[in-house]
Amino acid sequence: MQFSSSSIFSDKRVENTVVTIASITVAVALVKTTLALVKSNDGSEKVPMIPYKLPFIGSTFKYYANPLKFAKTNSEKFGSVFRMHFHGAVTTVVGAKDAPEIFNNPDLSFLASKNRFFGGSFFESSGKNTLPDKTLKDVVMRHLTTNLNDYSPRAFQQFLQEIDRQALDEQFTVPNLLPFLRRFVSKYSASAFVGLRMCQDEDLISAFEHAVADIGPEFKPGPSRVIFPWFNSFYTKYLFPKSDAVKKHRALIKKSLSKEIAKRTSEQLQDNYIQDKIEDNLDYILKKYPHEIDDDHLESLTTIILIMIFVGVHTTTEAVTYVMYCLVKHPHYIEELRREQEQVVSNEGIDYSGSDVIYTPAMYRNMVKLDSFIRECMRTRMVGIVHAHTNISNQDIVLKSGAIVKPGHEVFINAFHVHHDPENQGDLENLETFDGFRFVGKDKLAVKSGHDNVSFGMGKHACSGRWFAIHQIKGIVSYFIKNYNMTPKSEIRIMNSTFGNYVGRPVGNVQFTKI
Ligand code: HEM
Repeated sequence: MQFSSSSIFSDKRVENTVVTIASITVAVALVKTTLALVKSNDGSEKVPMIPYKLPFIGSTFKYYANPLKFAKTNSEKFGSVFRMHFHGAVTTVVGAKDAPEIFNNPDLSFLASKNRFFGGSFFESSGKNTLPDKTLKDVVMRHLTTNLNDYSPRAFQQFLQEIDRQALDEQFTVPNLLPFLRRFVSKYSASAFVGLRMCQDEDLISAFEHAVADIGPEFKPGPSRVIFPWFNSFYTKYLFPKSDAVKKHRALIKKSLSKEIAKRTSEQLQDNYIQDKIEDNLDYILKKYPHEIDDDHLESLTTIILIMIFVGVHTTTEAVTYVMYCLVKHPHYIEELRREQEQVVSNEGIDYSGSDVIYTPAMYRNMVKLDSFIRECMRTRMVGIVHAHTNISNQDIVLKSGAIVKPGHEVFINAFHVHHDPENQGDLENLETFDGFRFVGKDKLAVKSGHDNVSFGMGKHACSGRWFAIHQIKGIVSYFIKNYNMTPKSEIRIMNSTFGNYVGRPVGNVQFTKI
């Protein structure tokens, strides 16, 4: 016998049962959330609390309506530490003076917060995990970052190959830089993550390019998931892993991996195979964590590649897009950056007028003005309340401000305050003005994380891919500076501390004209 959903729900008794269960679930959830709020609002601290009117919602919607305005107003009013009702709980937010204490406390975990919000099973398959949890950090820190002298120029060549493939016109207009640049970042990253042959595999590159955009709408939480953490846990545990977009991209990655690993296995049997040479991150993982290539291992490798796409491709695409929009918004920097580049390339004995310069890490190191420009972009972009850390211990953590973080509770970083507080930024002035070269000669490189720069996090868990990310940004931006004039063809709108009240990703039409 077959049931359709309409036939089931036409039965009044079943309908009543469903309504009753749903009502009980909502009631239990409301009680749980209220208890959590009462517990978290224990009044034992002397830390100021941002007033709010609506229970459950608290300040959450007000924050998302304009993160910069919210963070700025409340930093001015309350200073470095305050409490706010955010994401369904009363939570502590710390700014400049207090942020390092959060990053350096081993019981406050960034990853636990990420797992909690996105669900431990966010990317995982149903099979057994065959790789240690530290695999990703290990490959990025111990292999990719230490071999950037090889990886960076090789990845840049893949970028150039993609430029040739696209046969860009002498003059063209891009309505939105993000998808345009995402393709380049995908090829660039794939060459390091999975190697030169796999980065010619269109199916795989499509996953690198589109996985975040396709999965994003399902993974971006709606209001109910944000203000009811219990509903978010339920969603990420039971509903999200079954999403079509996750399944589609996992399947694409797994198929490409399976074909590639079979080819590599047969190549290893040939006489001229060099055993110790590591070709790419995938090769490093296969050699460092050997395992039979069964379904569980392929699924586990697929998970690692998918996470690399999220932590590496998506973040770098957003950052390079942001930097390019800042350049177009402040075109007077372009000529000076071009002059710097010409000097740096010529000093290496390379003809700058040659068509395709291959940038190397040594050249990137000497592009100090571009480095400063990128750091200023990252600084002014940090306007929100971000980087949640969960107390993973069984005891209250009493911060030096007196704020208490209870076990299982979160503390957030006020990134606006960290990057715009004059005391925290030392000798920098006019912090709400964009000053592209303000870091030149100051030992404040874009990759240098610290109390005054948390765009890559800070401390033991700071982003281990930041050197690769900055090389990518420098390479891609340098190419366009060398070869094109870039001008706005509509208003360029950027959410940052120096331009009004726009909220959202940077947008605007950009015209590229070949030099
Ligand atoms: C501009 C681009 C990027 C930004 C803004 C960024 C930002 C971040 C942030 C904020 C964290 C958390 C740090 C903390 O817990 O304190 C992080 C962690 C991490 N990132 Fe990045 N990231 C970028 C690019 C990359 C790339 C290209 C890779 C890989 C090649 C990568 C790999 C990682 C890894 C493995 C971690 C976890 C580190 C750990 O837990 O110890 N990231 N990143």
